[in-house]
Amino acid sequence: MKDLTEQILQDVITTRPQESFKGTFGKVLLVGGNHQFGGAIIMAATAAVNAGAGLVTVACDLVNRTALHARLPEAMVIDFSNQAALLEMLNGVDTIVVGPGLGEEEQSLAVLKTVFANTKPTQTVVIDGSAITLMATHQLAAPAGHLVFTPHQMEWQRLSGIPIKDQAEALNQAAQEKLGGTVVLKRHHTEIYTANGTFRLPIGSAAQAVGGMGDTLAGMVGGFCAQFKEAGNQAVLAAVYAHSAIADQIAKDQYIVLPTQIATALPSFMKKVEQGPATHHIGFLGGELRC
Ligand SMILES: NC(=O)C1=CN([C@@H]2O[C@H](COP(=O)(O)OP(=O)(O)OC[C@H]3O[C@@H](n4cnc5c(N)ncnc54)[C@H](O)[C@@H]3O)[C@@H](O)[C@H]2O)[C@@H](O)CC1
Ligand SMILES: Nc1ncnc2c1ncn2[C@@H]1O[C@H](COP(=O)(O)OP(=O)(O)O)[C@@H](O)[C@H]1O
Ligand SMILES: [Mg+2]
Repeated sequence: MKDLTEQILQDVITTRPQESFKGTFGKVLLVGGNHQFGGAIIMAATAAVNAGAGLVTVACDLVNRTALHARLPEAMVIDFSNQAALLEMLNGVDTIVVGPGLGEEEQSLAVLKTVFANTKPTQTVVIDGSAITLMATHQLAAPAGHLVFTPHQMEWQRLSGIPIKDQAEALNQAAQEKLGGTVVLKRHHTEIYTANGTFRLPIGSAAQAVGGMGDTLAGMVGGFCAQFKEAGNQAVLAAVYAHSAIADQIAKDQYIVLPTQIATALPSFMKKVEQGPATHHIGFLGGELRC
């Protein structure tokens, strides 16, 4: 298992081409946020927008629409129960993030089945939270696409069948190969299982043990995959690294880190990475972040 380093940020977060428009940086659809867990999809969508996705749409329970728009007017909203609208959106985006706050009710399952039946091999599909649990409980086949699973240890136990205490590298790697996607196994020192090797996140802390931290990561992964398409899996690794690098910086002054603070800090963090090794030298991870 190889430790990730700051270098992954430099490799992935490059200067934007000036000859561009919002479409250049990817369209993301986030599906989740039932009547109970609206906050989860709001956090994920905020992270996707702040990570630089060109155009972001949320498919959720419409009870969350006003709250979402009040927090994030950059995002568009559709009703996740409106089959026609959901199909149209699924057809038109580059990246789909499904699961944050989706819930495990009948309606949640119906929405997930629609998503899984209508993704395309060219799309990136980030499968998080309730979507992983539903997939495991209802034995749903994986959808088409470049798949990125982002389970915490219990979700990974449900999906892979490997009890938390037995989640070691060899077993996890075998389960990842069977699943066929990238697996971001979230824990203290998150592990990322890919077709091209296994990586360990050497940073991050218990200050991140706050509800919504994983929802924020899922949105960041979606945003990075949409924007840095050519980077492929490297974009996933960079999102995982940036998420905890920002958290570590905030945790210097705070006992806990709010997930929303990570999203707020993202644009200035990414600018510092873009400015490169000079800033890097004096420690861009130690510099000031706006959050
Ligand atoms: N503000 C919101 O709307 C929030 C909504 N959330 C959503 O709530 C849904 C359920 O997700 P949860 O993860 O809360 O519930 P889950 O039931 O999927 O997982 C929590 C259970 O797993 C156990 N567990 C064992 N190891 C764990 C680990 N390393 N990390 C986390 N749990 C571990 C816990 O003890 C607990 O029993 C998801 O859709 C999620 O996106 C949560 O993200 C919390 C915040
Ligand atoms: N003790 C810890 N050390 C480092 N990272 C942690 C710790 N606790 C939680 N995290 C991180 O916080 C996130 C939690 O994800 P998840 O459980 O899915 O949260 P939620 O579903 O509430 O948004 C993961 O990225 C995980 O690595
Ligand atoms: Mg989660």
